[in-house]
Amino acid sequence: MSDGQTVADALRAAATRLGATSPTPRLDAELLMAQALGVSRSQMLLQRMGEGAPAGIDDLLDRRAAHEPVAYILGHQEFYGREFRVTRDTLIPRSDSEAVVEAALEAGTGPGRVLDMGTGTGALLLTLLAERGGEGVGIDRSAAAIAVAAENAAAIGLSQQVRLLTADWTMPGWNEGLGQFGLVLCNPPYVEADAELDPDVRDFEPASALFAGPAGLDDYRVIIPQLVQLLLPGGVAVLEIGATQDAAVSALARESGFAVTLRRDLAGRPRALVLR
Ligand SMILES: C[S@@+](CC[C@H](N)C(=O)[O-])C[C@H]1O[C@@H](n2cnc3c(N)ncnc32)[C@H](O)[C@@H]1O
Repeated sequence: MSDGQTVADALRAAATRLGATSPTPRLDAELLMAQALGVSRSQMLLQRMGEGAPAGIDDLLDRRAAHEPVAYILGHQEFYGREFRVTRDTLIPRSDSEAVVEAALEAGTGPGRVLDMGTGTGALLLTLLAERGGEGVGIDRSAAAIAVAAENAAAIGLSQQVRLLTADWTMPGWNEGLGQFGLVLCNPPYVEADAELDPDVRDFEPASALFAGPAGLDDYRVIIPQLVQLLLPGGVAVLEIGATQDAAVSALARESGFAVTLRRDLAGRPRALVLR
């Protein structure tokens, strides 16, 4: 605790410090300060401003200044209005991916089971089931990610509605015994192998959740032909895509016999494809 310093002073100093590495220094400083105080951000802003900087804040700021994402420091990230536990084994759910959930909710495939391929924290599957009911299966090749998804399912009260399995869609027979689904969601790795990423992403998020060959299309090439057998007649798949991948992924989907609709995110960028 710094002598004579209020939380407001400490916040200003922290935001200045993070200005060099973070695009959102004030927000990051508030979240980390609240974590160090053991209160919510709004409680801190309303009630704790007279206190000094809390013990432990310097360690948290050091981590953020070294580009570690706030979500990994806090251990959670909000997605579609719910908190999801995240670890270095899981991609941090992005607000961009809410377009996948929106598209799936609008697709209206009824109560048929849902499959989420590459579930990570379970954010897409668990949000969809929390919003519309039903049951689902989430798979990921990372057993550590599946363990995090199971924690999230329990926290949201959906453990009985989901099966979470370690499986790799590049392995023959990975879906044996899983049956068919009314809806398949997938936010696969889609970053080009030589893409220049922000250090927050490049140095901290799992490479296996990001990269998919020279054009970022390797996983779509494997997944899309499999959808033909994974979907029930009349079923729908919603795939997240990179902002420049609309034409290439749509072409792959048409080759497999699907009709394709593009979904844009709130900023107007291509973000998801709906395959029927
Ligand atoms: C882009 S992340 C998406 C995570 C989560 N669905 C989300 O939207 O936040 C891709 C996920 O696919 C998983 N994955 C990558 N290759 C896979 C494969 N061959 N089989 C199964 N899962 C895979 C990664 O471990 C990672 O969790």
